Amino acid sequence: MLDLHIQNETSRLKAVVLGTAESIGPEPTLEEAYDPKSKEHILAGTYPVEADMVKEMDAFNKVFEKYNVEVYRPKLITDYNQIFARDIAFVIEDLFIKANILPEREQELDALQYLIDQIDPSKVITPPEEVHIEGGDVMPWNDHIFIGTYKGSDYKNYITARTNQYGVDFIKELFPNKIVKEFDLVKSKIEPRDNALHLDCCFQPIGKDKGIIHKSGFREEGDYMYLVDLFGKENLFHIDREEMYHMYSNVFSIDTDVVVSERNFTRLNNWLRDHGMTVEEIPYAEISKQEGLLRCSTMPLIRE
Ligand SMILES: NC(=O)NCCC[C@H](N)C(=O)O
Repeated sequence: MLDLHIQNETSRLKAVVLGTAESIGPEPTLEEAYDPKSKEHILAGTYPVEADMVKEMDAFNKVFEKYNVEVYRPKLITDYNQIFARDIAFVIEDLFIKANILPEREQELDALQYLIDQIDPSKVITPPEEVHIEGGDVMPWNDHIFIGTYKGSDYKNYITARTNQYGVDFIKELFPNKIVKEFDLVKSKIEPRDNALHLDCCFQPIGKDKGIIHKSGFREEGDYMYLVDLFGKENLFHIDREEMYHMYSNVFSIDTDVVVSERNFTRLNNWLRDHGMTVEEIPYAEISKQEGLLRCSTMPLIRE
């Protein structure tokens, strides 16, 4: 039996699912792509190739090996994108909660059935159909659970809006003792610089009391201010529009003082080191072209 345990985003990681770029299949057409950054690269002729992305994920895996983290990989589905393990399910406390993901990505969860079979079935939760929720929008943070959503009445027109109010309410009911705080995120189907695809594309906690944040990722200033009040302005590393586009907020914590980051994120990596953290720098710029980065590629199962 696999005993899951996740209370927050940064405690020492023991076991994780890491997605895979193997057998990713042919480059999607513009119509098949489901995020604006992938579309941008398809149009520019710079969409990433499998071999480069496999290398980047191998580098990530090596960091996990270095820190003795147990790594699970999805079973390969032929010609299918399985990089972003984060979104297909998520763990809070000892529960494995299946996401209700974009139909285009539905098969990704089948590849983890071998892992789900190792979890006590009473701990595996399947939300009802009206619930839309993806793991990139969900962040347990001790007494809080942060959730990214989109509250616009045009929700159904946005393929980039992945978590709805039913999703937020579902988590509130499942965890009545937690403070569930939802954040209304900016969405664009055509401009990745104005699209917070998931909460982890514009915010993520780091260390014990810090965070990375892009103010304009939030539709409501009050939501941004909630985080400023909770963390303290001096503890938040503010990123600009271009840095959000490069996905600076999507690094990944192995511990409160160990962060895996992209090697070109110089301004962020220096700030992390200045705050006493070890930064494991790896190349991840090719995967970034699909509007996801390090946090998006992982699904933590056990943290201390
Ligand atoms: N948590 C995340 O932000 N995941 C990235 C998912 C990117 C993928 N291209 C998608 O649109 O679903």
